[in-house]
Amino acid sequence: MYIDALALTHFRNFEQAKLAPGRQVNLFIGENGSGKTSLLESIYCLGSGRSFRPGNYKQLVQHGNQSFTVFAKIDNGSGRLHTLGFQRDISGEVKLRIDGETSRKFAPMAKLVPAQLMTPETVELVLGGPKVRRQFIDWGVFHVEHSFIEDWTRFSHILKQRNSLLKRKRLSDENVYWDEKFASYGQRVAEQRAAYLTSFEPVLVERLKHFLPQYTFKFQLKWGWDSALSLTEALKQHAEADLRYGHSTVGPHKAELRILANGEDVKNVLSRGQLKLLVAALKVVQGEYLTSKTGVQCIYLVDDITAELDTSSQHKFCEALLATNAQLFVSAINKGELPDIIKRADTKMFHVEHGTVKEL
Ligand SMILES: Nc1ncnc2c1ncn2[C@@H]1O[C@H](COP(=O)(O)OP(=O)(O)OP(=O)(O)O)[C@@H](O)[C@H]1O
Repeated sequence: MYIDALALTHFRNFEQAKLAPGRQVNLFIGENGSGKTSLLESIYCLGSGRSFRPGNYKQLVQHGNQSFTVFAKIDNGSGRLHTLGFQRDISGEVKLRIDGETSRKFAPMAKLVPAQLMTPETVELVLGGPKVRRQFIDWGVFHVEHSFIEDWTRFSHILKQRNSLLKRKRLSDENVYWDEKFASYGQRVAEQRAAYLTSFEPVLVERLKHFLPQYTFKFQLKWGWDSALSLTEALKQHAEADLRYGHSTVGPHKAELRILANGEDVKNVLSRGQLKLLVAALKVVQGEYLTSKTGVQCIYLVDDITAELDTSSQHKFCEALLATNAQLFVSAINKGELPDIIKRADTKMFHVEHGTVKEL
């Protein structure tokens, strides 16, 4: 998909901003604090409904205002045009419009804007806790099979209900009801993740040989319980522990994706720069895989390519990004710091300064 127009109102330090991105590389150039990351963040919001930065949604609203709006015109890649409007006010109320119609759910908008984000913090994908890696897998499953979001959302709701019952530390008929639901939706979530990884892993392992040829990678999905058992059986086995701890000790919310290089956890084998390259490669290849499965192109939002990557890694990463033919949004303090390969004849350059953005 491509974003052909983007307009922001009262978003971070932007009072009003409008731009018409190109369909290949778009560079946001500006000094610290000018608003480059905020532009990437506004696009990310369309695909995920939230920011990638810490803090809450209120901080997205420009100081002194009540709400922000992000508006975009997009082409889904096969010539179908859509208009998207995302508004959120400081009380948390969200208004979504797709093609002029109000949407109560966020998923229809997320489906239209598959965005892969790379920032200096994305290295948390390998250094952080299991939640980040579950999100990585879930992004892939959702964009290949949209119905996944229904099972995932139902499961998250059931998990909350079941945990609040377990907190009471006594059993009733209600527990039986929620256990059945938990087992049924939890099993579905886990199976969809496993099916995705079974098909994605060989592609990923093969592509990683190009990025980090000195290592052999392996990806292991732990389901969140002993996957030789059904979740119903696992719940029975852990019933006592669940009651004792007052929460669900097994289930897909405990899943973990282990990433191994030459048989060991990548964290213990790769240098920080290599981990950064690995994470960048994971994102690029996940986008390529999406396109190979569905024909849909994702967009890539890249904040600060140069952070901790050496020249050869930057080149490899940019080369791979460009080879996807996807629409790229890249931020940098100055043009000179970017690898030459990304400054092509069709690259669109935007100067960002004090909450304004101007095409150069
Ligand atoms: N809600 C808000 N209202 C007004 N200004 C804000 C708000 N939130 C953040 N800002 C300001 O917006 C500015 C732009 O921040 P942003 O992170 O987008 O800059 P940047 O160009 O990416 O900077 P850097 O190069 O340092 O990463 C900052 O000066 C920040 O203080």
